[in-house]
This record gives sequence, structure tokens and C-alpha cells, in this order.
Amino acid sequence: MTALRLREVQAGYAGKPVVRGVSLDVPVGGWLAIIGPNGAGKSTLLKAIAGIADFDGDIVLHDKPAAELSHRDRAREVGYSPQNPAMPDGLTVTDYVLLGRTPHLGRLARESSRDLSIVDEVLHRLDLGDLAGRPLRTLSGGERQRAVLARVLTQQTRLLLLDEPTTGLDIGHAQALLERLDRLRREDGSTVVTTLHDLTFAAQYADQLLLLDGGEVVAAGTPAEVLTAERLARHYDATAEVLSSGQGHPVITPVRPFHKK
Ligand SMILES: Nc1ncnc2c1ncn2[C@@H]1O[C@H](COP(=O)(O)OP(=O)(O)OP(=O)(O)O)[C@@H](O)[C@H]1O
Repeated sequence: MTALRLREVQAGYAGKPVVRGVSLDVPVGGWLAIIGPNGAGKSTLLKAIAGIADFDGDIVLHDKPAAELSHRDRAREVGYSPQNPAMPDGLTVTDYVLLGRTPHLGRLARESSRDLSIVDEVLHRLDLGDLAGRPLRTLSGGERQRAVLARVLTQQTRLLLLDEPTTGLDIGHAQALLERLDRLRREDGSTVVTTLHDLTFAAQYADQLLLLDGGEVVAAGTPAEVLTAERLARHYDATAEVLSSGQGHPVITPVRPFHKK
């Protein structure tokens, strides 16, 4: 089954397209990383899938056309975390993570004991149990990122859209967060779509890459197919070596001297 199908998707703001001509399929349990230089349109494409940027073309979420879903139904299909999520300082971790249950709450909008136990389970799963009562303002950057992931997981959607989930994390914490996501897709069959600036991480974890530049798809395929030194030079203006790991997960190393185009 396909978790996400895009056909000739154009996305943008106030009727002005920023991304054009995107067609792809992400199978259930797959991981797509959207990559590309700053301003390429990665976040815009993710927002269109999440339902918060305008789009034309077809976006199909688990066989349901996104255009036909209500806001609430879409929020039950897709969990989305933006690059810079609003995190009200005074909220505790538990209250913030509980917001993920909003699309599931009944008409009175009161959380049930089931909602609270889902929050507990997710906090525990992400090693946030000890921080549950802490105000968000007291968390480190890495702890905040974990709280953001916890809020999305509490939404209990089969498709996770995460915009730069490793921003601000050191290499070990970034790796730990990506490993958690990888475990989720293996254990729960979740499908993951992330934007990622770290191309080595993208190549290690995603099984499909979509390279955007100037709002156009310039390459799509496996990490080994997409990541070439020539493309990094052309689309990122980067001087880098692409080392084959032999297992389809290339490693990207910036090298000197730098050759500016
Ligand atoms: N709300 C908005 N209204 C109008 N234009 C926008 C809006 N958000 C983004 N843009 C424009 O759309 C283009 C693509 O932005 P987007 O954030 O999708 O790129 P990106 O690839 O995610 O970039 P980065 O890697 O820097 O986060 C940019 O030119 C940006 O200025």
C-alpha cells in the first residue's frame, strides 16, 4: 500500500507556486527525505502535504485524496512538525505533548484517561518521563526536539512529516532521534517524510531521496542514485566527496579547496 502519493503537485502561497511538478510514491513503512539547498521549497512541499500550504495536483494519503479530507481527518492521517514549532514557554512537557491528541478529542474537547495514558506511553518511549512536569522553557534544545517528536507521535498517525527534526542537535542526539524514528517505522509500520540538511544522515536513514532546487525536482531515487559530487556542486554550490559505503548509504564529506561556481 502507498502511504503517500503525489502527482504533479504544485505548492505555494497566495496562489504563487514555489514548488512545481512533484510526483512520487512513498510505500507504507518507507522513509522519504526531501533534500535541497536553502529556499529550494522543501518546507513548502511538506506544508502542502500537511494541509497548510496551497497546492494543485493530487496528494493522496493512504488512498484518500487530501483535498477531500477535513482539517480534523487530515490531522488523524498526518502528524506534522514544522521547522520552528510554537512552544509556549509556560506549558509543561505533558501539556504540550497532550496537544497531539487534539484531533482525537470529543466534542467537549476534554482529554480522556486513554489520551493521558497515550501521552504517558509516548513520554516513556522517548525517555521524557522525568521531564514530564517541567515547563518547556527549561528544556535544552535536544529535549525540546524530543518533546516536539512526542507531540507528533501522540497524534497517532500512520504518516509522520518532520521538518528538519535534527536541527540544533549534536551528532549523537541527532543519531539517537533518527534511530528512534527508524525503530518506529519498523515496529509500528509508520511512514516517515523528513526534510534533512545533513545529507549523510539522509543517506543513512531514508530509502528514497527527493532533491529539489529552485522549486523543481532535479533528482529522485535511492541515496546512492541521487547523491553525486557533481549534483552537490551544481545544486548546493558545495565542494564535497561522496564516499560509497558499499551498502547504498553514501557518506558526504566537504573538502577543501572550496570551488565556488
Ligand atoms: N509563508 C510564505 N509566504 C510566501 N513565501 C514563502 C512562505 N514561506 C516560504 N516562502 C518562500 O518559498 C520559498 C521556499 O521556501 P521553503 O521554506 O519551502 O524552502 P526550504 O527548501 O525549506 O528552505 P530552508 O532549507 O532554508 O529551510 C522561499 O523563496 C521562501 O521565501
